[in-house]
Amino acid sequence: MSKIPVLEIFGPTIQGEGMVIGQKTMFVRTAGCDYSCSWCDSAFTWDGSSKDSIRQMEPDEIWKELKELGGEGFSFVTISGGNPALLKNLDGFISLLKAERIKICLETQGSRWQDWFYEIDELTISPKPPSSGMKTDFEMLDLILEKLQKRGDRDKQVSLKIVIFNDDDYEYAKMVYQRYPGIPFYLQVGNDDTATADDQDLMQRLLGKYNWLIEKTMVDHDLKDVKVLPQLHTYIWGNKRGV
Ligand SMILES: C[S@@+](CC[C@H](N)C(=O)[O-])C[C@H]1O[C@@H](n2cnc3c(N)ncnc32)[C@H](O)[C@@H]1O
Ligand SMILES: Nc1nc2[nH]cc(C(=O)O)c2c(=O)[nH]1
Ligand code: SF4
Ligand SMILES: [Mg+2]
Repeated sequence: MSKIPVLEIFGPTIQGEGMVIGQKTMFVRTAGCDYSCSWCDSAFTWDGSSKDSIRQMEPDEIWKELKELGGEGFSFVTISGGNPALLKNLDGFISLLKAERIKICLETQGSRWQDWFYEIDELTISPKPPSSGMKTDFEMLDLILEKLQKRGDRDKQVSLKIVIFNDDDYEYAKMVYQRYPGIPFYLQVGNDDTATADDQDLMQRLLGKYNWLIEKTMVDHDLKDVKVLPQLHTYIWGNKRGV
């Protein structure tokens, strides 16, 4: 028995962030995080507020639910959290997805290594800038990126994605960019109001922040090979959960 703590299974929807933005995908969100970012838009995975909704599930139970929701209509599954990299036993679920010929995306912050990282098709590592209140373990991040770069599997991608709320975050992102040359690099607009239900107001604010981040990056000669992205799903569904 190798049960996984699951908080949400949803989709199909679009991947709203990062290197495969727009990709049709199912989502599996695991419970638990070793961080507690001040602005976490998924704090319910670790702050105890949804602990009664956590389900301990076997890989085949998760797969069954994905098929019930998505039928034959998907080929991508994104695993997020919380921090799915806390779960050593996620390897069983990953093997199942591979056997079903599903491409696997995974979101993690780069604080833990798991050997099953080698099996992930699109691995997004999202180190946390100062505004999060977290401190990056650069030794761990070095180790993770070194291992992944050494594997040399051209079918598998890894990228860095940094959420930006202010100038300090931007400087942090530059430092990370310079430390890991050659890794596809993304800047993402930070959502500083993850509670509002006023989608129109949120979209206006986020567009303003996107504009700010674009203008800043475009005149910056240090950040050359970089992609600047919004969280696309927030433009469509605001702060709604399970989309
Ligand atoms: C909820 S986290 C889960 C995966 C993992 N714990 C991580 O942080 O990478 C998924 C992505 O959402 C981003 N994120 C969380 N809160 C956000 C916010 N308020 N605005 C923009 N992005 C946010 C994180 O930086 C991460 O890239
Ligand atoms: N549509 C959609 N795209 C996403 N990309 C990353 C997400 C996450 O919470 O990890 C996320 C999410 O929650 N929904
Ligand atoms: S690392 Fe990810 S899930 Fe954990 S608190 Fe930060 S944004 Fe939220
Ligand atoms: Mg999210």
